[in-house]
Amino acid sequence: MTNVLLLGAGFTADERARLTETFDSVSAAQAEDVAKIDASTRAGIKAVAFKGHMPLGAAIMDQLAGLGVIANFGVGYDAIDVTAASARGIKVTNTPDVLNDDVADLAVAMLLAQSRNMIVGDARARTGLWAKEGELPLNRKASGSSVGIVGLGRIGREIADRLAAFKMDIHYSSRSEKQTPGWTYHSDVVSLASAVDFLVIALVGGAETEKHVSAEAIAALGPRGVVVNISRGTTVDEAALLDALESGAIAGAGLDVFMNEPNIDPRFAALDNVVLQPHQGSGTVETRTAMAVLQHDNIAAFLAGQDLLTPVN
Ligand SMILES: O=CC(=O)O
Repeated sequence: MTNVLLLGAGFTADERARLTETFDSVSAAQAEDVAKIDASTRAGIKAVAFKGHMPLGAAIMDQLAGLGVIANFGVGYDAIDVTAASARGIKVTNTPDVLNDDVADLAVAMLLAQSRNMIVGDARARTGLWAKEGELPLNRKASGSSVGIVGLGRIGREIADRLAAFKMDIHYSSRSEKQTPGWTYHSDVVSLASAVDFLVIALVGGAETEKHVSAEAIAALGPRGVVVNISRGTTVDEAALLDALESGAIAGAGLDVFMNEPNIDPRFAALDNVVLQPHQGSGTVETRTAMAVLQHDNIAAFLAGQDLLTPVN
């Protein structure tokens, strides 16, 4: 009997096959497609394999009377209304840890690309501008500078460890001070931003962290400042960030996440002081495979009545 719903348009063929080869499943690309599944099939669904960032709230849960688990593909589960799930006795799982290295790698890559002006440099080498205009204007030294990590969770920690190897002076803000000798704790993000040149955002998403990196924090970063965001577009005041990038109030940004993905604000494309990525922090073959396995295994554990591997609630 069909008992798993694949919800979301973004599953790759391999990810889909991993689920459909084990489970008797049905698919819905969009939220509104759930209602189109016939009622008796819907009543049998015990698990949702979810991939994407569409809101998954009470309205969908209430169409699936037998639902017991939502297994999210991704560490961030801000799209899922966990409170509504808990109130209905529905478990939520995510895919933590397996993606920490890749997301941290991309944060460092964007920081370096931005400080060394690599996007503009690439265009100069590629287009013949090098022969016409000569060398690139001198750019910024990254090694040995100061960095502020906003959110020293699992991913923030990986980023800080990498940047420490670049001889950077590590500052961070977090809910609480950590045991990290030599690193400087700031209890608020404005103080953190005013102490550093690079500000790397590694927060969880959701209402609690909305616009945590405020207009005031961006202003405090100053004209040498670079923002790197690999968390969620919601964690930064995006309008204030765009204003600061356009006016030169900060030097630049490296961004993997935005408001309104994938239709991002066109003002970003007009800037030459940013490196932009299409939310691909965990997007390697190795890590996406590990995430797919973890999502699959959480569902298998639930259906077998075993403990979930990576529960959220
Ligand atoms: O954004 C990606 C994730 O939350 O895993």
